[in-house]
Amino acid sequence: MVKRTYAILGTGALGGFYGAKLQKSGLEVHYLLKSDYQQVRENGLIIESKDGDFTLPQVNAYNNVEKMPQCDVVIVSLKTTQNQLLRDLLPPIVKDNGTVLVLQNGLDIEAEVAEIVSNVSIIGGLCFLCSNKVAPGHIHHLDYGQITLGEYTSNYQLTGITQKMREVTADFENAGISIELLEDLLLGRWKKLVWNIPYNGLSVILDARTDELMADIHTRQLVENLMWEVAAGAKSTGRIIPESFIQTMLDYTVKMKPYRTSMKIDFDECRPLEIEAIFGNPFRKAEAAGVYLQQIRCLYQQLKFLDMRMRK
Ligand SMILES: NC(=O)c1ccc[n+]([C@@H]2O[C@H](COP(=O)([O-])OP(=O)(O)OC[C@H]3O[C@@H](n4cnc5c(N)ncnc54)[C@H](OP(=O)(O)O)[C@@H]3O)[C@@H](O)[C@H]2O)c1
Ligand SMILES: CC(C)(CO)[C@@H](O)C(=O)[O-]
Repeated sequence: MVKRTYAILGTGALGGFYGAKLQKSGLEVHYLLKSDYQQVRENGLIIESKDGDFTLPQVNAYNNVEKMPQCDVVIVSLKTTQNQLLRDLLPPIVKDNGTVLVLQNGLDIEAEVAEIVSNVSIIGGLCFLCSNKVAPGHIHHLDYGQITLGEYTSNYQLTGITQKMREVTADFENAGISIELLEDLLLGRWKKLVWNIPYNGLSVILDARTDELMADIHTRQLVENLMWEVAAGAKSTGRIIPESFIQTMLDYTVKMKPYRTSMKIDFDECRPLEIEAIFGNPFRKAEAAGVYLQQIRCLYQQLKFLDMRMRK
C-alpha cells in the first residue's frame, strides 16, 4: 500500500506535535516553519509528552512552500490570525484530489478553505489537546490529544463517514492518536465552541485560569450562561446541543489540571488573538440566521479592545 504524505502548515504546539507523531509512525512529513526554521532544520523536533518524550533529529523543514513537494494531506495548523496567508500557502502544496485537514479552533474556516482550493476534500478536525511550544522546535504536550473529524461539504450539509475520513483516521490511529468520526462537522464545531468561547474569552478578560473560573460561583455562572448561548447559536443553524453536553463540559473542566488557555498565553505573550474565528464567525453566523448572541458579542467587543491595545 502506498503511504500518504503529509504537509504541516505551521509547525507549532499543535502542528509540531501531530506532525512528529505521524513521522514517528513511519510517514513522510514536510513541515513549514517561520521563525523556528533554522533551528528545526539543523536539530529537528523535540516532543516532551505526557505519553512519552521523543526527538526527531532530522525532519523535512521548509521556510517557503514553493520548495515543498505536493502532499496527499495538508494539515492547516497556523493560528487562525494567519489564515489570510492560506491563499498563497495552500494551492502549491496540496495534490489534486488530495485532502486539506483543518485542525484549527473556530467556525467556518473550512468554508474559507473551500474558496481557495478546488478538487480536494476538506476535513475539519476538533483537537482536544493541551500542547504548548516552549522553545523553537520544542513542543510540550501536557494533556489529551484526541481529534474529532468531519468532512466539509458546501454549507456544512451532512456527509456521513467518507473514504477520505477513514484514510486520515487510519494514519492518525497508527500514529497513536485517537480519532472520533463525525457525520455532522458543523455540530462538532459548535460543540467545541461550547468550551472555547467561555474559557478562552473569560481567561483573557478576567486574567484567570480554568480552575479559577470554575471555583468562583459568579464566573462559573458566567461560563455556563455563555455555554447556553453557544447552544442557541448552534440551534440557529439547525444543530441541537443537548443539555447533558453542557454539563459534561463543565465537569470536564473541573477535572482538568489548572489550565491557562491558549488565548490567554497568546495575550500574555502579546500575540494576536484568534477573535474572529472563535467569537466573530459564530455570532455573525447566528445573526445571519436571525439570532442575536448578546453575551458572545459582548466578549468579542472586549477582546477586540484588548487585542488592539496590546498591538499598540
Ligand atoms: N495548542 C493546542 O493545544 C491547541 C488545542 C486545540 C486547538 N488548537 C488550535 O490549533 C491552531 C494552532 O495553534 P497552536 O497552539 O499550534 O499555535 P502555535 O504554537 O502558535 O503554532 C502556529 C505555528 O505557525 C507558525 N507560523 C505562523 N506564520 C507562519 C508562516 N507564515 N509560515 C510558516 N509558519 C508560520 C508559527 O511560527 P512562529 O512562531 O515563527 O510565528 C507557529 O509555530 C489554533 O487555531 C489553535 O486554536 C491548539
Ligand atoms: C479544550 C482544550 C483546552 C482541551 O480539550 C483544547 O482543545 C483547546 O484549547 O481548544
